[in-house]
Amino acid sequence: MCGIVGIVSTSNVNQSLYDALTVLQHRGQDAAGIVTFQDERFFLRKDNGLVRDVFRTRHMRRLVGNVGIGHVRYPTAGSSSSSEAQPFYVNSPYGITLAHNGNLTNAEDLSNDLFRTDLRHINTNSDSEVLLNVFAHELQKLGKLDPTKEEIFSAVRAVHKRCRGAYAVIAMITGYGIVGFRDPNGIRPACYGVRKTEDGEEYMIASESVALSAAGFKLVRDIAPGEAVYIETDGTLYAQQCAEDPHLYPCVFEHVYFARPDSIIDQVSVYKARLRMGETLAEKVLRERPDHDIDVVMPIPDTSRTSAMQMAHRLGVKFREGFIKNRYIGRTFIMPGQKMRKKSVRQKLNPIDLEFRGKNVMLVDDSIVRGTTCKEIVQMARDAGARKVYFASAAPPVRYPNVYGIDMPSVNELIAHDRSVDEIGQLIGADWLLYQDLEDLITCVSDVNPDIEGWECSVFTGNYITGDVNAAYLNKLEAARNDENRFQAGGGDSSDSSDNGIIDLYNDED
Ligand SMILES: O=P(O)(O)OC[C@H]1O[C@H](OP(=O)(O)OP(=O)(O)O)[C@H](O)[C@@H]1O
Ligand SMILES: NC(=O)CC[C@H](N)C(=O)O
Ligand SMILES: [Mg+2]
Repeated sequence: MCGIVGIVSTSNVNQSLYDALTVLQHRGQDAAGIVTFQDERFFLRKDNGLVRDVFRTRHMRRLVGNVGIGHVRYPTAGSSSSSEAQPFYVNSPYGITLAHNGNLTNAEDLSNDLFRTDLRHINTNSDSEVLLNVFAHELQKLGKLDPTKEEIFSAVRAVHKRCRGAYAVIAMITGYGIVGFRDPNGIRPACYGVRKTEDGEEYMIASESVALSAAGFKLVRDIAPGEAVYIETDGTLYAQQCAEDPHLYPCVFEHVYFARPDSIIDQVSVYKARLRMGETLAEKVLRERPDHDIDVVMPIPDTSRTSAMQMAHRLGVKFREGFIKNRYIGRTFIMPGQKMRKKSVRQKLNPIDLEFRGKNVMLVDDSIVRGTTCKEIVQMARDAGARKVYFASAAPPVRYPNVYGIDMPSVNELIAHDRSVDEIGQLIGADWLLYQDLEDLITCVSDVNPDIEGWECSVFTGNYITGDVNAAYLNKLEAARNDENRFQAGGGDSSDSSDNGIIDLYNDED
């Protein structure tokens, strides 16, 4: 799940982009990039690493200009090489750069078409480079020296016709402005906001509303599925629906795990959704074991805090912080490679023994995916002296791969795949394992926005709403991206493949 941002400002935009990326860091820890333009030239800095490590003062000084876009990356295609960090650049037409959150499900076909029919060369395995070239080709076809808003919207219309899968995109066209758009199902989030200054109005497009509010922008609204919002360099904004048959099916996993709780996505407050998830979990406890013997409810920090708190409240039992999170370790689920993820759980979470001794503890996590976290945590709770260790997941069992921008490519890596809840409970060593029901999860995020027709829930159901995901595609994805093959291919992990980028087209430089 990457984070994207674009700003049209009345003064230098570099610091606001940097700040926004820092606020979106939870969406991608692998690489970060910013591109700005001034006097018809782009200025780009991108590399592997966290925002604070990628941009030094010397880079920031050179990122000049009032318009720019930025990206934090969590790869779902290609490798973790710095050459696949975003934004991507293409020189023709006009000079376009692009930042993408999501995943195209027909990237391979598109890549072939781009080469054979459109005579374009793709230099990486990133689906985002493909997306940029489709957009560029469609704009070029119109053959205009000065593109108008109609031409830009028409190119987005053509992107919707050719691309399948999930994409929230911000592209910057040299000398003209930035355009943000969402796929026709609105799977990945994007919104925009305005900031009033003495010199005029400034606009920001971003993955999550928290990036806007943190920088003093007021949320105007979400970009609708299929819609494009084009902001010219002078701050004039145009919006147009560019899809023939748009429907809003946002990704429910944003509310479970990805988004920050202080964001509002498609009018739904992530925080409120997580509170409700805690409540429905508590109700399930009361349904299944009305005479339960839970002494204390504990979150597995960070994301499950909100749900665990509300679950304890609803059950009327103590809420305690039994695990303390090392604030210098990032999110473990979005780390590349199982070895690194496993090691990080222990580095990240440490128990306070006295909260466990002799107690029946209910540990709450937002989700169980590979089971890396819960296996370690249950053992840690036992070692700390817990009498019984119960475990609750605020999401239903994750049984199917994700193809829309979450890196869960391989069914065999999912602990719940082909296993019953009892089997999973035994595997993680819990005395009782409880999962949220899917209907309850849907209730937690519904009733706010009538435009939401349904939710993208494929990791729980195996139903892929774009209708183009078949067994052959999933097998290919699994073969290319399961942990083992990815690392054998040599391009998978930014932590151990620091050489990958330096002979690519994009050469890293300090
Ligand atoms: O079953 P697993 O494969 O371990 O994945 C699920 C865990 O990973 C995530 O935590 P993460 O550390 O990424 O982020 P957080 O600090 O926001 O909870 C999520 O919140 C679960 O704790
Ligand atoms: N998580 C994402 O949104 C990834 C974007 C894109 N598919 C990449 O791998 O860079
Ligand atoms: Mg977690």
